[in-house]
Amino acid sequence: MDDCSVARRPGRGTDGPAPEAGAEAGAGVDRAAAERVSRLLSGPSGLGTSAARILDALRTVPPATDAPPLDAPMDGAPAPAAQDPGAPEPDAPAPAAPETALPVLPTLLPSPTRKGGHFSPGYAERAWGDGSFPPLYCPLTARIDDDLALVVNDRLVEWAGEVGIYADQLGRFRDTGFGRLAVLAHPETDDVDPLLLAAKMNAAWWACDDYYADESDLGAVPTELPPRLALVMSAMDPPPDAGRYTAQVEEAVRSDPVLVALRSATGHLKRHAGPSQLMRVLNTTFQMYVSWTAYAAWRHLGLLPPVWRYLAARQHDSFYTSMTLIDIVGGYQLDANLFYEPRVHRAVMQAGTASVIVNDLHSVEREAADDLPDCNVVLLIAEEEGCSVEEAVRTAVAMHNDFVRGFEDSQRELASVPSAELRRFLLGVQSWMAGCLEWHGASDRYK
Ligand SMILES: CC(C)=CCC/C(C)=C(/C)COP(=O)(O)OP(=O)(O)O
Repeated sequence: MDDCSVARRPGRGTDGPAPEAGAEAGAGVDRAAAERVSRLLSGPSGLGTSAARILDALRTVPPATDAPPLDAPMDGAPAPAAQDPGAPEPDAPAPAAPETALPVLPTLLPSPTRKGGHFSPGYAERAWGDGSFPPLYCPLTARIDDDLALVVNDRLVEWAGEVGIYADQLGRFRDTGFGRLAVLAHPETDDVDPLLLAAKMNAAWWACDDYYADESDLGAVPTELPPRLALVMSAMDPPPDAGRYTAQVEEAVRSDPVLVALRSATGHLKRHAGPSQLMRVLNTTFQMYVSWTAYAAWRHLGLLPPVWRYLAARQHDSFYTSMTLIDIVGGYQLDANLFYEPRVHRAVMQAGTASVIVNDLHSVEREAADDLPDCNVVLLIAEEEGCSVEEAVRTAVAMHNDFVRGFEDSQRELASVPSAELRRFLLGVQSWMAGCLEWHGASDRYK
């Protein structure tokens, strides 16, 4: 574990990522891509062939920075903030229409009271915290509907009472507002049931994190974490019947509110998700747990990991997990081969990492306060650089902004892929980042 000791190392650069090879290919590439897509879409048809053609297009179209706009205006709304890959470009030539017309998504101005739908209010530098730190470059929040949030949150608290999580602190749980997070992060729908699904899944993930990983007061013990997480997998994805041994597993699941919550939320998920969507959520959850075991080892041994090592773990323990719900909550399906296509995967990882840095920025005090302090990127940077927490916050903000700009570039690049579901999904990811920042700034959890 030598590499876990804190070693002084040069500061992270804050410049944006180097441009992709071929990124300057521009509009010519788009035209070529549109022609290719048109050809592909007019080829043979049949089950699975359209997803295969889209993947083929993805494989062969080089990245382009001037990809067609993600959305086109449908209601004559003026163009939103610059640099928004979701924004219409007034002078841009209309992209060549493929034989099969793709539905366009409206780009609308931000409206805090807007009802559910697909819209991009754009990206901006957003003040956060007490406003004394540099702003976070982040998408704007597409919908703030606190009446709907109240309905979802009330239903969530009722459910928490049934499954037994946070039993002696339901008031605090209510004020945390995971229901509000779901409504902010999923502006695609006003439908309470899928929003409640997102609220339950996130609350159950967080309960698992609080009870098993982070909060000593709630019984989190580093050495107990790995076997507990192994049981979570069986609660969410029951293995084939092993007779009386399975009966013992079921008894253990019933007796632990965290497991009951995860089992129940997964049951709700199964009502909305297709098989590949379900397994995407489950496998991402289990993948995230590998990082949790790393943190547990560091806590147990009293070691602080170097920043690079923490970040490498945190990038697999991020709101990427929450983002796996986007199409499920939205009521459509992003094909598994598109979800896992490397450039799409990287884009969602960029967004998940940015959002989880937002979490670390808001929870510095909370995490420093535990008897066994949790890893936090700000605290680790301060330790490693020997700098003040304020300086470390600035470094983390710069890192966040690089990830968001990286996502924005990826979103622009992927806009030329002929898949309405993909554009919709990436818009959902954009919305998730926005809602996440909005929520962290208001939730009682971080006060
Ligand atoms: C919602 C979800 C996937 C939660 C699991 C872990 C995660 C991505 C977190 C944000 C939890 O991280 P952390 O423990 O730092 O969060 P808090 O500061 O305790 O809210």
